[in-house]
Amino acid sequence: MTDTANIAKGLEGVLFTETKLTFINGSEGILTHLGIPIQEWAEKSSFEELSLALLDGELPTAEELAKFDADLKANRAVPQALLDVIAAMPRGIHPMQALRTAVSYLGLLDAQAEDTSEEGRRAISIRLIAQFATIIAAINRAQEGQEIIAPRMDLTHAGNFLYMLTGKEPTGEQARLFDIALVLHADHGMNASTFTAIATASTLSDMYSCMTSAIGALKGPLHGGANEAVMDMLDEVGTPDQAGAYITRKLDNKEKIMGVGHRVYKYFDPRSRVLRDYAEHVANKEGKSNYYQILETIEKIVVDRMGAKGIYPNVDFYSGTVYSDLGIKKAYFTPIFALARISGWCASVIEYTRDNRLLRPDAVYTGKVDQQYVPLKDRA
Ligand SMILES: CC(=O)SCCNC(=O)CCNC(=O)[C@H](O)C(C)(C)COP(=O)(O)OP(=O)(O)OC[C@H]1O[C@@H](n2cnc3c(N)ncnc32)[C@H](O)[C@@H]1OP(=O)(O)O
Ligand SMILES: O=C([O-])CC(=O)C(=O)O
Repeated sequence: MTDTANIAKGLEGVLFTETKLTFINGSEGILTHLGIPIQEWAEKSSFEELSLALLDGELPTAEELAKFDADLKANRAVPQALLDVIAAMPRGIHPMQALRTAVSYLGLLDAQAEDTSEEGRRAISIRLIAQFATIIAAINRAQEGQEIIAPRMDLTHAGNFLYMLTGKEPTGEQARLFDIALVLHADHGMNASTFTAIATASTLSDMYSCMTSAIGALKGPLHGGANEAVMDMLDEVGTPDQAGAYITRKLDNKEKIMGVGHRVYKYFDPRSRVLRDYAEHVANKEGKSNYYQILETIEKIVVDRMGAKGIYPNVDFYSGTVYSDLGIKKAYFTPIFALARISGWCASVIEYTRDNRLLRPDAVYTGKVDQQYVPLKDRA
């Protein structure tokens, strides 16, 4: 007899570890890191500071932050051998495929890659946080047939990334807006990609294997890939006057709307509120873009019709319009998610492996029993 009644499909609500990093209250739309609300991190902090706070589990002193910032800068450049691989990648691939391969290859070039001590994992984390920016920008340049741009040491992590991506130094406002987007995406509890990183780490595998696994998990449209899928949806809608009919038709047909719904949030994802405010700020300053107007209409209809079911905009709903206003192409939205989430992945792996236990859930067997092996020649 098999008992399928107790299966937690999708591991929903299953508790498998403790964490001191991130807390989420899904019914009220609350998110905190180290007990501090995400809105405060976004308003008062920086990606560099949040990354260090996550790695160390506490707010850094000014001296610790200055050292971390200097370490990140010192690690911005990647080996030429990796840039050669990026330049030789086939054109037209998705940048998430390229990122997955590049991070795996970077592991081959790191003599300390197999160091799974806590100090080793932390040192690799600093390199990875710094180098994800250089790698993603290099992929973009190579795929566009443009020269790869070397990092600058006088810019923030966010500002330097935009510079390496576009070749132009961003304005202070652009760099700060992008920094806020990175802060908002840096960590989010036991989401699918962090869980994947931890599952790999739980076998005592190395950081590059953990991060390569996590990139693969983030890529899918039910997770990090949704920000690009939202943009596909906006392009499909076309003009704001089409938005109402488009979304009503989708909901009537019980089709999924990208960028809404969440496993944990049954109310507004607080990150989507911060991003909406920035998207609105840009819209008011520079005139409402089609994208922003379409999202406004979709949000209203989804909340009216699906709010009672707990379906609200998630972080991926507005992020793409913000990136698009910064001149970034939609294929790079999910790599940008990875650029931010690398901090949460690394911090979570370090936290979990301090008291490691192999992750190995179970399944209820519902297949045949008492069968005999039939030789190939006797099979129908
Ligand atoms: C950074 C992130 O990863 S945030 C999430 C990004 N992903 C997306 O935006 C993709 C769109 N959203 C989804 O696919 C889902 O909401 C998920 C995968 C994120 C979470 O889904 P789950 O927790 O597994 O919820 P589940 O799929 O069981 O849905 C529950 C109900 O809500 C409905 N629902 C959930 N999401 C949506 C949606 N996006 N559009 C329409 N209906 C939805 C389901 O159809 C289901 O309805 P039913 O009870 O009538 O069958
Ligand atoms: O927590 C989740 O399941 C998905 C999410 O919002 C994130 O990873 O940022």
